[in-house]
Amino acid sequence: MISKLQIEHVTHLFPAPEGGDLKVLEDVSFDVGAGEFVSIIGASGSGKTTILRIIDRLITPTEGSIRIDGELIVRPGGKISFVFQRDSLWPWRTVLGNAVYGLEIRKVSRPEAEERARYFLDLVGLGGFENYFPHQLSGGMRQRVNFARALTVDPDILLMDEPFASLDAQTREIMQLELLRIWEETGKTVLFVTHQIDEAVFLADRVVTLSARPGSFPHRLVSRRRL
Ligand SMILES: Nc1ncnc2c1ncn2[C@@H]1O[C@H](COP(=O)(O)OP(=O)(O)OP(=O)(O)O)[C@@H](O)[C@H]1O
Repeated sequence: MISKLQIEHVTHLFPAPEGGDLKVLEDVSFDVGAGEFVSIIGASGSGKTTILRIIDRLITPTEGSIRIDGELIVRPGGKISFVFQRDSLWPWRTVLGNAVYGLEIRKVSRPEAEERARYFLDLVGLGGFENYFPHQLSGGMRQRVNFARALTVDPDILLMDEPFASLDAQTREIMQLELLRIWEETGKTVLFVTHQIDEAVFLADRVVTLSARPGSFPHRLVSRRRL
């Protein structure tokens, strides 16, 4: 397996409100192969979101390092897109306006940005909804826009933090299947955080379990999905 992403001996402490430090992660190391779909499961508070934020360099770890394609990552952006637990769309922008955002900040010309955004909106099943505003969409549709926005910048790695947690069971199932279809079509490397073991096992090539805080990886539950 060629490593796309390497998490090496990551330990993280946050300052605790009552003083001192809270150790959230302890010596976490794992690799994710190119094109692999890996799920992370773990109890609430075990540091799942923190590890994604460290990988995206929204947080600098107290110790340890992150490599992509063997290169040390020291600042955010570049090859990674983050899909958050709750949709983070701007209410005053249309679906298309939201989907082009990542390209806008990368200074891609408007016509090219719109063309790419339309392509990914189609891919997530939202062709025809470009001019809708977020409040005119269902929760599942808003998460699709979120997902399209993450894909438009053509990331190598998608970090997904419980992206379907707020959806009802039926929409969640549909979105899981859509995610697998899109993953198979695009070949992205996916790191997917969830509370739910069944979701993790269904989606992923491999599932890693994070122990209760401080999160570490004592067990490695391996699931070989591919139905
Ligand atoms: N900015 C911060 N400052 C201080 N403590 C923080 C900060 N962010 C997270 N924490 C603490 O770190 C621990 C892990 O948080 P994190 O959000 O990574 O957990 P999680 O496994 O994603 O939880 P959940 O499944 O509930 O979303 C928690 O105890 C939380 O209170």
